[in-house]
Amino acid sequence: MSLLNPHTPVIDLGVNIDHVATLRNARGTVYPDPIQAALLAEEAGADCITLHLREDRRHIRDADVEAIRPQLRTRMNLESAVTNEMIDFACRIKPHDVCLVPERRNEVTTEGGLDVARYFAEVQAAVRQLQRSGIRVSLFIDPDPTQIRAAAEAGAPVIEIHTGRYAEATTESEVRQELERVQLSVLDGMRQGLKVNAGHGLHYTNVQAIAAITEIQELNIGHAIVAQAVFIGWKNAVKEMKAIMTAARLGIHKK
Ligand SMILES: CC(=O)[C@@H](O)[C@H](O)COP(=O)(O)O
Ligand SMILES: NCC(=O)COP(=O)(O)O
Repeated sequence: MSLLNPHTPVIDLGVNIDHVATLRNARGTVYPDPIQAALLAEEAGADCITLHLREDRRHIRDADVEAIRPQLRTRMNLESAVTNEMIDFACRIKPHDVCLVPERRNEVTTEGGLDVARYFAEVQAAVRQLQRSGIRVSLFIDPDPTQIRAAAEAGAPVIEIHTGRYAEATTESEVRQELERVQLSVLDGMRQGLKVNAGHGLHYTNVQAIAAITEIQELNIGHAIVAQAVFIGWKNAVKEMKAIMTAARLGIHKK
């Protein structure tokens, strides 16, 4: 990545639009429109649009994914559970990337990473099926050496490190410890030849230390951007997040 070319992003931002759909679905209206959110996020500097078609369709719906796919100018990163229904859907839609994630109906949000080591055969079959459709596959995993090794063995070229525990850490030592786990995992993934992304629970005041890890290529961030948009507008919220990430990567310490 060259710092000489101002158009080359130093770290990519994938804007997750799930919770735009959450807001829409709360009232059964047609607004706010996730498609409009995706297109405006691209205009504001998003390098990719991430969306999670959950099995319970609590936010993004099939029709959203179908409508957004041909309109994107960047990349679509579709988050998907490892089920036949979802993998077949993804193979039909053909997003650029599919990120395989664990899913539990009763969870408020994705509580941990995919247990690739335990469900190795199912994950490997899903990776192969998606790859046959020309889709790049990412595995959303905890910062854990066992999972990283299993992800590489399953044939996925990309991993996304789940940063939820880092984001939820409350004491200084806990934050330091969780950050260290992420840092070590990123290096581990790199050594195994994987593209390493990260995300979950990142917001405007905790993203800096993660964005500063030079080997991370992309951060996927959603809930915090939707929340900030309430106060400063959607495009400004995307721009602000991207600026914070870029500054952190370049070592510029903002007051
Ligand atoms: C897998 C993941 O981390 C994203 O899908 C994101 O968290 C979206 O929000 P929900 O977990 O609330 O669906
Ligand atoms: N994969 C993580 C993601 O897409 C965004 O998670 P969050 O920022 O909504 O917690």
